[in-house]
Amino acid sequence: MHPGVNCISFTGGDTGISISKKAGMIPLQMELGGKDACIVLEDADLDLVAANIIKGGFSYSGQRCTAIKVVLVMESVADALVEKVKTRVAKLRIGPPEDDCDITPVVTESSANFIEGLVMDAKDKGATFCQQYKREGNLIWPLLLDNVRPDMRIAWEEPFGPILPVIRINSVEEGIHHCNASNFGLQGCVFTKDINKAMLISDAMETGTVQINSAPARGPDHFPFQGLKDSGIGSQGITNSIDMMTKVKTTVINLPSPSYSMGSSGSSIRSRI
Ligand SMILES: NC(=O)C1=CN([C@@H]2O[C@H](COP(=O)(O)OP(=O)(O)OC[C@H]3O[C@@H](n4cnc5c(N)ncnc54)[C@H](OP(=O)(O)O)[C@@H]3O)[C@@H](O)[C@H]2O)C=CC1
Ligand SMILES: O=C(O)[C@H](O)COP(=O)(O)O
Repeated sequence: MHPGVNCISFTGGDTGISISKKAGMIPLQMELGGKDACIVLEDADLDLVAANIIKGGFSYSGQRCTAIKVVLVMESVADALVEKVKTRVAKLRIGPPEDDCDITPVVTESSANFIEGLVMDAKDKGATFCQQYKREGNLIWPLLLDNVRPDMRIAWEEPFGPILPVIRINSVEEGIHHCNASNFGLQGCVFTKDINKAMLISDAMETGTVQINSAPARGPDHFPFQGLKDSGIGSQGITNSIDMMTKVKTTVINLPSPSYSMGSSGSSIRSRI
């Protein structure tokens, strides 16, 4: 580490983990990857959920740390939700950013190849393709994968592209368990009309932030923004970032006569001596 470096604030993926391993005693602020879960309960407003899945899962072609990266939906409402999302996916415009399209090429060819690897793994293991998989160069068509199971890579890995897995759950506990079994812990969201249940689920989710009835998002800059586990170290936000980049220094002036820092015990120690 260069001796001039006295603090590192980094945003990115695995690079951040390798930097943190080399950083030694340098203070760190790491905002890294995510596998943000969207937990959907039976009483959720499914139109609201579908709209948020499109916004949360497919905006910037899924290339946001805070994108929804796995949907955990109660089996009893899964068919209805998947149909609603499918209808909205069909309306997304796919093409170059110059044409103001919704889904545009992902950032690099290696990223597109990585995403394709996740899709092929899901195909081999029996996921249901809600759309036909299509790719031209780095442009990947939006794809919803239903009936994803925990043995598929897409259940755990971050595609950083327009591919969204749906895992059907039979209990809220199953959803929380999947969320917490992830290496990541950036954000998550829960959809339900029961605010008490939502708060309990939020408390149980091991993520830096939980959005209730909306897609994950960083939020305004004065909000704290942090990830747990492999998603980060520390917290961003105006005051948090200033604090992180500030060193605390204490100077104590000791007066010739007994002072507070020596405490009343100071004089009693002397008198005992
Ligand atoms: N939590 C958060 O706030 C956010 C996290 N992310 C996460 O970022 C990832 C995607 O971004 P991606 O660009 O692929 O991430 P990377 O970790 O691959 O790269 C991030 C940045 O690090 C730079 N970099 C690469 N190697 C080194 C190195 N050895 N030393 C110093 N800098 C280096 C890269 O520069 P160069 O391009 O020149 O190689 C790039 O600018 C995803 O995991 C995503 O979730 C994304 C947005 C926000
Ligand atoms: O830019 C960032 O730091 C992250 O991608 C989160 O931002 P967003 O949730 O506003 O997209």
